[in-house]
Amino acid sequence: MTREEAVKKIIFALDVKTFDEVELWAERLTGHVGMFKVGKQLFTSCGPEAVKAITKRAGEVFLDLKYHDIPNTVAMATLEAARLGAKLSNLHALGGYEMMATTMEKLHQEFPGADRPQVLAVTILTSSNEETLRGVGIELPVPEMVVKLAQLAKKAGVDGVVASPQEVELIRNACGKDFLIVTPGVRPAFASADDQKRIMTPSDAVKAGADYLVIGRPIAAHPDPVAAAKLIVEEIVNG
Ligand SMILES: O=C(O)c1cc(=O)[nH]c(=O)n1[C@@H]1O[C@H](COP(=O)(O)O)[C@@H](O)[C@H]1O
Repeated sequence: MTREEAVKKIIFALDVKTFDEVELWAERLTGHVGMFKVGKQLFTSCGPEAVKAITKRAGEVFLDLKYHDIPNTVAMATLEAARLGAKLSNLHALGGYEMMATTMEKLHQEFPGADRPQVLAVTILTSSNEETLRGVGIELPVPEMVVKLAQLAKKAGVDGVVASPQEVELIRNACGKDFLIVTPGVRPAFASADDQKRIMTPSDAVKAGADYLVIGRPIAAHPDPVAAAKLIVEEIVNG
């Protein structure tokens, strides 16, 4: 894999709260990561302007608001994310088949072209383990639950899933090569696990078949964030 291909795989989690920080990180990391993820913290503090600030700099955005609501509400929110210019947005697969299928149907109606914005279904969060699932009444083992949700998302026409790198191979086998797999819970050897429970290194995640890796704190909390991003790219290329 070339350096350019490895850079394109990295989505930087822009988990910050001000426009100044958005500008700072966009300036620092453009060319070292392929996309910026705007999540709940930044969107709650700065709103859609945060997405516009990045797209104005020609950066691509994954709008990570993990919608989970009645089908019409999720479909309408996803349309707004797409109109805003987000290349990727997401919803919770646990919202069910109708919620996902309705969303994809509306998206196809408004964006009939092949290059339409894409939607990912979050399976089981990378901060969850068996104990977390038991606590909310889910008795299936994590990998089985993840594959079940990925297959449901695929059947509903969703473009791909967000899952731990540990489940990539299982999802790939169950859902095929064209199904997007985006993996947070990525931790290079130099970083701490933080609140992530199902983790893997960047090169192992790519080797397993992940299309994109979402990485935040291993870059953001490093004393030299650009060096951290370069190390991750190097690890992927060498892996
Ligand atoms: O949808 C996500 O992006 C997501 C899903 C998931 O299962 N786990 C997960 O960590 N994320 C997001 O991915 C990012 C991971 O950040 P770091 O743990 O700092 O690398 C955070 O912004 C999370 O909100």
